[in-house]
Amino acid sequence: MKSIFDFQLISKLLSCPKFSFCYDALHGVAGAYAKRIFVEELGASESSLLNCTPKEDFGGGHPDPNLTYAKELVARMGLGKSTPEDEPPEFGAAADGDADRNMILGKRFFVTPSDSVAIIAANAVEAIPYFSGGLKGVARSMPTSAALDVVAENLNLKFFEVPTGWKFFGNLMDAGLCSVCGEESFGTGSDHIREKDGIWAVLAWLSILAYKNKENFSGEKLVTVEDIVHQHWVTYGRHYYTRYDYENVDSGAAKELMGYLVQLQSSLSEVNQIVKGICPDVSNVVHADEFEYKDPVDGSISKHQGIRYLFEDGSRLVFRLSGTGSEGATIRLYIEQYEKDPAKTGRDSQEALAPLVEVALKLSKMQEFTGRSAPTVIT
Ligand SMILES: O=P(O)(O)OC[C@H]1O[C@H](O)[C@H](O)[C@@H](O)[C@@H]1O
Repeated sequence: MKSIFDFQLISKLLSCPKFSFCYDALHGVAGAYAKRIFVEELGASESSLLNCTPKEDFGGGHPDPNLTYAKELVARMGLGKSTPEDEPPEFGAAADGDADRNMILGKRFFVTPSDSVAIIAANAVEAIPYFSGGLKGVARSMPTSAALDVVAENLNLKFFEVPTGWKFFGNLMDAGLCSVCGEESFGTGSDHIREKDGIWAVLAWLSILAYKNKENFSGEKLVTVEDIVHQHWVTYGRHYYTRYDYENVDSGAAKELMGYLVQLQSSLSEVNQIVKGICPDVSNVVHADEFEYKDPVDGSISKHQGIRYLFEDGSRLVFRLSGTGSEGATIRLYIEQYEKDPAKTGRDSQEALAPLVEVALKLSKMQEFTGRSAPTVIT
């Protein structure tokens, strides 16, 4: 890590009185690394660490770094239902049980994993010494938002869209085609190893914060996580994004829903008629398919990697069956809308996406097939 990041600059940030940090290892293995790296090497205070003693049962919690399960951190960052007693820290992060995934938060602010990888890629060359010679390429999984695509296009970087599953990134990194990659499922990584790395992602964000505040440590106000994300949206546009998970759905019903959506794809005019009937303001579906990937390294072909409906204005609906759900089937619905106008990038995400959500649920007949009127988890 010392050879990848500028530890001196990160230490300056961590010792700045205006900066505060909270890291939640959710009692997973990240705790051991957090103590050594954030506290002993970089000088963060011991009180920055939350749940950093690894426990065999994760202290009875579910070590998943998201807004639902990282409850203590979410509350401390001012994103919970009640207002915290103390002013929330400037920067917060969490890891999962084996520390390969991460969640990034600002004060009262959630950074989507899709935005996180795009922002790391956009700032990597300037803020992270390991990348100072340039990026070999960037990659995202198919359901991850297209925020990274816009960065790649603007910075003229090689770009890859791969199926869900880290092995596809591994192939690209082994072949020297990719430096930074990420997934909507909270995995982010680089080619320093061929896995996702939750500690690396936090150091990458600390590096960006330190770089942006380099000339500003003694200034009135530090550049915050929220400032960095808002500035990114102004430069590249914003991909409003949400994921609906329907867990433990009857497997037969889930298959039928997916079959129905594939069959519907044979007639775009019929799809558009249905879409306009649900919400006349939503733009036209211009392409619909099942995602298929030919690996550029070993030539292997992966079929049936998720059902996509692509809209004229860059919006997308993606339906996938989870490969990791434990009971019945888990249907994941990913909803995304691109907004280029800087004046419109600051809206509430669920509110901005409401028309598209309605289209997704009615078009797929979600309730009819699954019997569910609401998803189990919304991210
Ligand atoms: O299939 P899902 O439940 O959506 O899970 C998808 C995730 O599964 C594993 O954790 C893989 O390591 C990840 O790379 C992938 O994103």
